[in-house]
Amino acid sequence: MKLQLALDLVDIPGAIEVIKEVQDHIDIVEIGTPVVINEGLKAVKEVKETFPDLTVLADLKIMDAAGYEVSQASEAGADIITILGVSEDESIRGAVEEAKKQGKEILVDMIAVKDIAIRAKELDELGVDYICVHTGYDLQALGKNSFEDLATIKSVVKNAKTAVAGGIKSETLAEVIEQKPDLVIVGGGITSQEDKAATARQMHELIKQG
Ligand SMILES: O=C(CO)[C@H](O)[C@H](O)COP(=O)(O)O
Repeated sequence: MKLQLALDLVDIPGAIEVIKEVQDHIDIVEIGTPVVINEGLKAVKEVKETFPDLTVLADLKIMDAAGYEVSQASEAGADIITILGVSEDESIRGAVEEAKKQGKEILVDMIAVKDIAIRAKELDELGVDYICVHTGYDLQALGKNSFEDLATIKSVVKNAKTAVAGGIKSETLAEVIEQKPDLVIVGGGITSQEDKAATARQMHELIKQG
């Protein structure tokens, strides 16, 4: 089980500053969608150049022109690139094909997918690397989480790694770990803390033990 830190509400210098604090306690750093929208793939490039040994995920949430988008993110230095599970199968195939060519991985974000079980099974057969259940900020605000959806994908996915994201905090981490996803994604649960390094270290320890 691995820990991914999601950076959403920072600019490039802000991202670099946070990563410096927590780099010893995370496995993957995510350049979040708002950062990519605000700063472009330059954010991915600068983070990868500054931390060449860290696995960098570009949360592009691709929906179309997937092969092209994956090639651009790969060129910028991303190791893992995200696509939306609601995308056409043709887009998923394009993303997987290009990622394989570049030696990168594809994480599918299941946000807004209505039938998680059916779509997860289809995506697994399309050869994606990770399938991630995700409660985005707009549904987190209504008190929702993805813990049941994680159980659903764990029961149908045979090949891909499983991941979970959306509002995970120190208090809810044990519940997540119990289900043994391959990847736990935490944003605000670390970045909103005064002592980010200590929080990341504690979470990482529990995840490594889990
Ligand atoms: O992809 C995202 C929002 O669309 C976030 O990166 C993801 O939800 C993790 O952040 P948090 O733990 O703060 O919810």
